[in-house]
Amino acid sequence: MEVHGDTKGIKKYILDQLNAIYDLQIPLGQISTNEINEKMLEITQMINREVAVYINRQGKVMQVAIGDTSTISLPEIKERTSTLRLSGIRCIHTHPSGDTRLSQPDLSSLRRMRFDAMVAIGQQGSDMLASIAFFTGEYDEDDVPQLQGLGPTSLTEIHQINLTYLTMLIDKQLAKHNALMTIDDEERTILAGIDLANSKSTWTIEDSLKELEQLAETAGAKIVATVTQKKDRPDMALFFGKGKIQEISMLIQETNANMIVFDDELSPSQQRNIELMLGIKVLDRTALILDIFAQRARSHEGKLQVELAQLRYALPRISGQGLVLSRLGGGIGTRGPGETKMEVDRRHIRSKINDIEKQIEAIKKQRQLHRENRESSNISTVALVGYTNSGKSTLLNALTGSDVFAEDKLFATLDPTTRQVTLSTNQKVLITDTVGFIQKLPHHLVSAFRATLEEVQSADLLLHVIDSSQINYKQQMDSVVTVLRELKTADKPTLNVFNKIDNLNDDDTLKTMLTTPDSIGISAKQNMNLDLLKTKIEEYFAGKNVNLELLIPYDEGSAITLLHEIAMVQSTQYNEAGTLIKASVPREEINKFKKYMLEETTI
Ligand SMILES: Nc1nc2c(ncn2[C@@H]2O[C@H](COP(=O)(O)OP(=O)(O)OP(=O)(O)O)[C@@H](O)[C@H]2O)c(=O)[nH]1
Ligand SMILES: [Mg+2]
Repeated sequence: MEVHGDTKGIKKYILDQLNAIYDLQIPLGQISTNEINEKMLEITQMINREVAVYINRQGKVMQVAIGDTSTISLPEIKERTSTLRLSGIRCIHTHPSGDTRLSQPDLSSLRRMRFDAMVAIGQQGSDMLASIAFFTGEYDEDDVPQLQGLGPTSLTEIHQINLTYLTMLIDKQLAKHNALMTIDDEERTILAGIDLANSKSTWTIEDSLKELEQLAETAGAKIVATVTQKKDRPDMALFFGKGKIQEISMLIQETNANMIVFDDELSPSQQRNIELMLGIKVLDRTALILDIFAQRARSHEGKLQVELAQLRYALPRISGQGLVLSRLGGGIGTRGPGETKMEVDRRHIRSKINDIEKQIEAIKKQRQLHRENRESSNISTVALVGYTNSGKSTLLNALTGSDVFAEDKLFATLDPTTRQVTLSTNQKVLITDTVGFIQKLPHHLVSAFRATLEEVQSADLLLHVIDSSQINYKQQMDSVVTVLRELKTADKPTLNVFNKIDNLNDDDTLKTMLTTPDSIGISAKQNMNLDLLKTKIEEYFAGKNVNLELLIPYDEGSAITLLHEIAMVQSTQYNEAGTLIKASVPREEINKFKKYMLEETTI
C-alpha cells in the first residue's frame, strides 16, 4: 500500500503513520471511526495539508492520500456509462482550517466520483466536527442529481448515520429515476439457511434450501448464491452470527445481489437489523410465499385472504426505519413527516385489516349456507390434500374430466374447487381440490387457507396426494400431517394416494410406499389405477369393507400383492411366522384371505 497524492517533502515517519491507516477496519455501515479521524486530524496538524481516506462498503480503507480531493483518481471506481449507481466508496477528508463546511470542489468531486458520501472533518479546539453531503437520488428539472448535506455538527452525530441504509435508499431512488432508460428489475437473490444443531425437522437443510430456491424462482427471483450457517440457535438480533453477516455483505458486493431470502421466519427486529447491516431487501420464507400467493390469488375471497395475511405480516414490521434519516431532515424515501407517517400507515393498516376481516366473515357465512345445502343433499365429500405440486389438481381433472389449472409450479392452486364425480356404482361424490401445503408454514399463514381449511374440516374422506417421485416424499408427508394437525383434521379417515408412479422405475420403492396404511399407487397424468382409486373411495362410502388381521407366510407374497390391489392396508409388521397385516378388505373378497386370518379376528 502506498500513500497517494503529493507526498513530496513529507517525512517518512508521517508516511508510515498514514500507511498504518490501511490496516484499520471500519464497522459495517458506520461512516468512519474516531480512531481513523483522530489519526487523520493529528497528521493534518503536523503537515498542514488535507488528508483523505477512501473507504468501501465493507469498511475497508481503499486509499489514503494527501492533498486536494478534487484531483483524486481512484482506480477502484470504474467509469460508469450509466448514471445509475453510487460508486460504493466514500471519501473522508480533513480541512486543515478547522472549518468543515464542504467546499465547491468537494461537492463537484462528490458528483464526479459518485461517492456514497463526502465528509469533511476538522478540529476546533478539542471538538472534532464534520459535515457530510450525499446524493438524494432525486433530479432537478435540468436532470441534475440533487445533493443534500448535514453539518457542521459533531463527529459523533455523523457516526450515528447508517450509511448502508442510506446508500440503499439512494440507489433505489436513482434506479427509479432511471427506470425508463434501463430495465433493471431483476431480483438477484441470495438464499440463506440455518442448520440448527438440534432441529426437530425431518428435513435436511439441503432439501429445504432446494425448495426455497423453487419458491424464489416461482416468485420471479434469480438465485446468485446460497449461504448456510451451522448454529445451536438463531441469534436474537441478527438470526445469523455477525461474522456471517459480514461475509454476506462481501458476497453482495461480488454478486451484485439486491435481495436476500432466509429459509425461516425472521422476527421483525431481525429483519430490520439485517436490512440495516446489508442494505438490501431482506425477506423470509413467509414473505416469499405471500408474494407467490399474491400473484396467484384469483377469487375475490382468495385475494382478500392473501391481502389480510400480508397486512398482518407487515404490521409489526413497519417501525423504526427512517429514524436516522428523519434526523437528517428528510429527503430520500422519507417524504412526509417521518414517524408520523408511519403511525398513520399503521392505523391505516389496522382499519384495513378490520375491514377485510368483516368481508371474509360475510363470505364465510355464504359458504356455510352452500355447504349446508350440500350436506342436506347427502352427497359424500372428498377433499384432496397434499404437498404443493403433488398433483392434486391433475387428479381432480383426471377423476372428473374437468380442466382446473395445474402446472409444474409451487402453489398453482390457491382457491378450492369442487367438482362432482360419478363412481362405478353410479354413486356421486363431491371432490374438492385445495391449496397445497408446504413445510415451515407459519401459523398465521395457515389461517390464510381458511376456505381450504373449512373444506378439509367438513370432508368425509381425505385423499392425501403424495408425489412419489420425490426422494423426500416421506418428509413431505410428515409436513402435510403437521399442517393437518394444525387444522385439527389429522384424525379424518385418509387414503394415501401415491401419485406419479409413472415416474418411478423402482418397484421396491413403490412396495415400501404401499406398506403405508390405506394406500394406493396411481398416476393422475397417465391415468394409472384411477378406477381402482374410485373403487376404494366407493368402498369407503359403501362401508363394504371389513377390517382383517392377517398373517401371511413369507413364501406367499402374492397374497400381499393381491391385498394391496384390492384392499386398504393399514399396517404391516414382519415377525418370525410371516407378515402381519391389518387391512380393510371388501366383504366379497374375504374368502381369498380366510386361511390367513388370525383366530381373534371377528367378522
Ligand atoms: N409424471 C407425472 N406428473 C404428474 C402427475 N400428476 C401430476 N403431474 C404433474 O405435476 C405437476 C403439478 O401438478 P398439479 O396438479 O398442479 O399439482 P397440485 O398438487 O395441484 O399443485 P399445487 O396446486 O401447486 O399445490 C404438473 O406439472 C403435473 O403435470 C403424474 O401422475 N405423473
Ligand atoms: Mg393445484
